[in-house]
Amino acid sequence: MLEELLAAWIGRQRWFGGKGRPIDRVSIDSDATIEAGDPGLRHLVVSVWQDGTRDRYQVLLGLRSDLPDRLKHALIGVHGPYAFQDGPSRDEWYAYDAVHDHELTPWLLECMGRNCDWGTVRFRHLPDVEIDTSLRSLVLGAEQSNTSLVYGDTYICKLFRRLVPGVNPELEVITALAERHAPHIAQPYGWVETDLDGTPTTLAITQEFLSNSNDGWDLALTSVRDLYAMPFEDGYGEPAAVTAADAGGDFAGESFRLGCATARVHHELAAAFPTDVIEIPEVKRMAEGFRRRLARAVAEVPELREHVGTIEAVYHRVEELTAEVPVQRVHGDYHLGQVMRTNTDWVVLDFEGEPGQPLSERRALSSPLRDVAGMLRSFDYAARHLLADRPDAASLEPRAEDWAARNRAAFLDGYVDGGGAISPADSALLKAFEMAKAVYEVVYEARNRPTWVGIPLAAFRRTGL
Ligand SMILES: Nc1ncnc2c1ncn2[C@@H]1O[C@H](COP(=O)(O)OP(=O)(O)O)[C@@H](O)[C@H]1O
Ligand SMILES: O=P(O)(O)O[C@H]1O[C@H](CO)[C@@H](O[C@H]2O[C@H](CO)[C@@H](O)[C@H](O)[C@H]2O)[C@H](O)[C@H]1O
Repeated sequence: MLEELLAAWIGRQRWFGGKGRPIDRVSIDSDATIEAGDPGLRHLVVSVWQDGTRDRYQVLLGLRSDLPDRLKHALIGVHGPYAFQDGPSRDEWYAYDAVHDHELTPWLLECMGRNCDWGTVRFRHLPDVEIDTSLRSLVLGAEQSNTSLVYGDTYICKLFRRLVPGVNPELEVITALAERHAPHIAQPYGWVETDLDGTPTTLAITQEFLSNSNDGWDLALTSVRDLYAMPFEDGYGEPAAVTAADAGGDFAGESFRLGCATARVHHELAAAFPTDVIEIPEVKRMAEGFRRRLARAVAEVPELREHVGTIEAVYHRVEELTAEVPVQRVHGDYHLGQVMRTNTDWVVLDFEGEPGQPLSERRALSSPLRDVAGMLRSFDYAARHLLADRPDAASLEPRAEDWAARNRAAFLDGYVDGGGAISPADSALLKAFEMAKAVYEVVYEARNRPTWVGIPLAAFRRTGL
């Protein structure tokens, strides 16, 4: 039975979120035929039942009477008799993960281009865009919780694997910004949706693929690497006073431009979506929210406990704020891995908010300082990540400090230059957001990359982060 094949296969997939817990069963919630042929393509929404819990995933199911070698790695299993409506019928089909089949994946573009409805699955394109359906796809190497297909060097189609009911904030934001012809975003082309529990739910988004570009994290690390490679002595055997400004790969110009781009994106978000202000009594209550998250984090990662005093002191200053706080839609999980440097510009990706948070929280209005704080933390990460495992880490510490300080300052200068508002009165809130982000990172690293947990933890040991 197909359900049994899926149950044996899904637990081994990189994007499967319930690893480590046995799968009791898989059931098929919806099954839409997109192409009735050989190869054939079906879209499935499946429920995975584990220990009384249920999670939903989407699967693009390919069916072939004969499976070529290039698709063997994608095999789900041998499917019994199946007859496509108005299509081929066979006693035995090879069922496989169709994202890897470049003969089938053009159907996704084709259907978006034609605004098709197949069963409960709706394919849509944005008004005034032409979709080139002739391009061949490849699955992007860095497959994580989603699967991204790159078509030629033109489109990237991100398929959300684990489904939660609701419109994905990324789709909501980039379509609204594209409508305004906002700069610094990747042009959206189309999307796929269905209804889950009666709620329109995003299944996939297709947008411009930024070819010939690098993400900010890789670029920043190149700069840090260059700084750390500079000799400790000058040509006369004297200690060399190396600063981040001297490094050939100085990043401060890019950090400044990234700050400008960030301010511009915030400006566009404020124009495209409603804005509000948090009045003073509510501002005081923001500290309670920070504290609740801290308490949950300490319960999960006990190493945080020794830093609670430092963190609380920063949160306490939020209670003393005397000005209301403007709020708007923000990125929500802003860091160097979410920005790409193209030949001409910085582009911001992934307006999805923090993974793992409920949709309502990811869409909630917040202070743009939260994004600013996220990026400031990222400069700290970039500087410190390369210190791990180095025997000379202690002697490089001043360079790390200097690199982070230089790029953080350049980013802030760029943000203000680009029209972003940061007043001296904002410093307490900015620090609190930085603390809150570092607390989030400790939990994120403890769960996902335990060897990295020292990076955010070290932030609490330095005064003022
Ligand atoms: N529009 C795009 N153009 C080029 N590369 C992209 C684009 N969108 C994403 N990527 C690449 O895919 C990586 C992961 O994308 P992302 O959407 O941020 O996935 P995740 O949500 O899993 O972090 C990015 O770091 C980037 O390298
Ligand atoms: O990109 P995602 O939406 O999946 O964000 C999550 O993963 C990020 C790591 O990939 C994590 O970011 C943290 O590590 C980055 C370096 O890998 C660093 O640049 C960020 O500053 C740091 O927060 C992010 O927090 C998490 O939500």
